[in-house]
Amino acid sequence: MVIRLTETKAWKDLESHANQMKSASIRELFANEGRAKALSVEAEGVFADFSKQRLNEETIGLLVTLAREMSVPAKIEAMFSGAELNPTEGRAVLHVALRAPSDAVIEVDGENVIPGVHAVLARMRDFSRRIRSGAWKGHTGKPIRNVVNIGIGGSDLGPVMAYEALKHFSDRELTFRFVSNVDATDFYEATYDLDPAETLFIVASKTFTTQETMTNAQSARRWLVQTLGESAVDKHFVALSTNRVGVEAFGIDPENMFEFWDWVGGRYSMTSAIGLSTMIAIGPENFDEMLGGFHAMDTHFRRTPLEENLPVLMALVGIWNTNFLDAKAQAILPYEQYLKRFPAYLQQLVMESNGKRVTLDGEAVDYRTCPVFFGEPGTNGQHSFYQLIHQGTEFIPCDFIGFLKPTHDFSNHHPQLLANMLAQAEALAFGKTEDEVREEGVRQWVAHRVFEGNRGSTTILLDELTPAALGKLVSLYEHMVFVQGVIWNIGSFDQWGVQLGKVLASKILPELEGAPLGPHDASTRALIERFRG
Ligand SMILES: O=P(O)(O)OC[C@H]1O[C@](O)(CO)[C@@H](O)[C@@H]1O
Repeated sequence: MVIRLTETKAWKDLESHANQMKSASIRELFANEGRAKALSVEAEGVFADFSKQRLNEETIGLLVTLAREMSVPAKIEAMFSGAELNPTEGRAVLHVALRAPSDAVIEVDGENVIPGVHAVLARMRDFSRRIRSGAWKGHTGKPIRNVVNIGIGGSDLGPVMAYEALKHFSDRELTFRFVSNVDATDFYEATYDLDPAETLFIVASKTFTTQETMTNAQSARRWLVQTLGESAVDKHFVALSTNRVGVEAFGIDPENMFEFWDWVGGRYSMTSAIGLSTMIAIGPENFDEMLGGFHAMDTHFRRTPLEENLPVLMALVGIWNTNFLDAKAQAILPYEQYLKRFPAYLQQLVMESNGKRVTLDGEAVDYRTCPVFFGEPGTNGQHSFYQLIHQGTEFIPCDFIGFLKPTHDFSNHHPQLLANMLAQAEALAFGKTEDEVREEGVRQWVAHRVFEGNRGSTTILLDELTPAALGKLVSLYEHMVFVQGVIWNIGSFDQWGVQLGKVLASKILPELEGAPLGPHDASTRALIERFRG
């Protein structure tokens, strides 16, 4: 039986509750001193304080009931059991299997996938060690010094985010570059100063058909071959893919292919073979620690009651802000420079997953789904868009992410960084009233100096940015996305919304190169003609 979200009892209860809470103020809610403790949860070393959100314990109770009514516990179990949770593509959703221990058993169509996962990991470890030690020689006998990952979407954003996040753990003797855009500038800038004889290209593509990646990979091949000759390809190209036939057709030796499977979604693939560049950068031991972090949060998610389940609570607070307090966007604000690509990574993870307007049954939803995710590392964001977050007309819930220990401990930088983070969350929640402005002696432009406050945020604190911590953080958001998709009853694991543009681009491409124009609207036709000159 199809459960309609807006017809559940919990949804209706939340609507009435929201009517009261819309007029509640976070200042008043804090009259309850126990609130900070009661609305904070710690799991696997990740501490999350939800007390600065505009909600109370009753809100959480109602949201948890909603999660139960929408069968979240059963869906969690279904995911870990290899059920077909991606029905529009006929696939299981098993990124959790990529970081499960070797003695785990997770079956897809009656076959345990874990031995295959660990066999690929073993090959990745061996290959990474050979690159890092210099044992793997390029075509001319020189060791590899440069690694260029070619991929886009999930085949780029996870690797580049993880490389930047864990740079402190990476082999600084090696240079890492990431090419994604079909704009030739991306390829040029990544390669113009590299020696082909010392360069390894990793072609990362689940399908091995993505236009941008194939174009960049062909350019990389020409770049290499024009200096070293055709026979150099074997020593300078490896592929990460599910498509063996496509890899062979490109001319990459299947021996140099690291496999993954169709039950790994592109945006959930950074712990699959797609993580090869990460493993080469930080070494197999650190990569294993990262997998351990993922697995710890996966296990917490699977085993913990909803009330204390961190990914579930993150998801529910997001639902509360989006569906009951009308938030249309959410800011991701890491106070950690190494997480500078984390907002970009989350943009794909969250919006490609839950940016959907029909339910799994194909009916238009009658509620809001995924908000716009965006962000910048602190404190840069403060000097950019925080003005709108504090005083604009939109309510933008924020996730502040900080680490207690700095990676680099120079003078008083870290206390300054964290002071800024805590201050922003405090200012958003409590604001500054007109009276408070006047008490400071201000007589002019008073209204401009007022902060209405009551703008909710979550503060997430971890001890230190280690590979394990990164794994926990990413897993936390992956499962948050999953729970929200279950509650909204949408297909979080397909991405039909990217298809139409791809198809139209393939029709326009020959037209830009001179083929007769097909049927287009007057605007597109005129723009094509302008390009053709
Ligand atoms: O790894 P592939 O198959 O090249 O796909 C790249 C990306 O393209 C998409 O299919 C659409 O943007 C993403 O989901 C995926 O991460």
